[in-house]
Amino acid sequence: MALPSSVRLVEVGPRDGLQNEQAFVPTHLKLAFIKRLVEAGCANIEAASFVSPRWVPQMADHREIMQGVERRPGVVYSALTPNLKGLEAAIECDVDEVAVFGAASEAFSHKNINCSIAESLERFEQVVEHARQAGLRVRGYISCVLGCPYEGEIAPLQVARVAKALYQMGCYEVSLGDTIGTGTPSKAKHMLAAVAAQVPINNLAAHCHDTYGQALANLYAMLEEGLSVIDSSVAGLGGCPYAKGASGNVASEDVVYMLEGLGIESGIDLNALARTGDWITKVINVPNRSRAGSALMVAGG
Ligand SMILES: CC(C)(COP(=O)([O-])OP(=O)([O-])OC[C@H]1O[C@@H](n2cnc3c(N)ncnc32)[C@H](O)[C@@H]1OP(=O)([O-])[O-])[C@@H](O)C(=O)NCCC(=O)NCCSC(=O)C[C@@](C)(O)CC(=O)[O-]
Repeated sequence: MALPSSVRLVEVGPRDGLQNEQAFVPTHLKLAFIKRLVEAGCANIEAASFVSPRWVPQMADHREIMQGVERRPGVVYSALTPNLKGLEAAIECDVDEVAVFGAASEAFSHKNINCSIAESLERFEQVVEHARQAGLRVRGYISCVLGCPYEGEIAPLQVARVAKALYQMGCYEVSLGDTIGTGTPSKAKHMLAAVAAQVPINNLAAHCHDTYGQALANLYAMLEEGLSVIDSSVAGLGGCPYAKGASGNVASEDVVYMLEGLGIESGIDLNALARTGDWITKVINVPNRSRAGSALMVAGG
């Protein structure tokens, strides 16, 4: 299949990128981070997570973030909402879009959201219904689509079953998470084919972590299959608190660099993105895991 002419990037740095940081990142820095991402051209920003602060302390300032973020027309500021409590709080804070997050692995589902896959889907149905009544679009995430830290291999048909359930309940897009980055290109293609047999490919997104250095290769393989929405995190920030050893998301700068080389539009200013990655990693004192971003800064930013 021909590669897409444009790709929509969902920048998950402020949420997935920061959620695992042990030292609390002050709210004003999170807000400045989001502003810089928008100035670099990011039009879909996952800004916060309305989860329990006991489970993910870094996201405890979700209300301050969603209420404090400087809105720019045309930019979608979204948040994770695992249940009705999270959804109601997010609506009060004028969120643009929400996301529910499940898993293709029973063990991961229990560790991450404290319930089985079936229970999570029942819970999400209520969230989706209420969100849609409030006029909000809902995204659905599936973790562990290419491997689980507790169960190992995950069958593509199991991923497809969960994706179909999320799509049928009204999620407009299902994001397929390689949570621990164990996927390889042929596995990614097989998994995507199984899912795309149940959910139109235009309603799917890829969310790759780069733990084994396979993320760009996996994304390229999925672009070849017609996928055109990619989640990424500037500077490769991130990791899931409930997936030990999982490193960051694929770096947004690396994705944009690859897309530019392929002649695929993303609407992002790569140099501005690289400067944002450089800035956030310096202010929170973590390594910049973007190869392209680091190279661009050496070359003069
Ligand atoms: C889902 C729950 C809440 C269930 O947690 P639970 O303990 O089963 O929930 P509960 O209903 O029994 O409530 C327990 C306490 O949490 C509170 N609570 C309950 N809900 C909320 C809420 N929404 N916001 C704030 N507080 C909440 C509730 O009020 C209560 O407080 P208490 O009375 O004990 O003081 C919990 O497991 C949780 O918060 N999990 C979040 C885990 C998480 O955020 N993981 C990271 C995001 S997923 C991810 O990173 C993967 C992804 C998406 O990026 C894709 C990939 O890479 O794979």
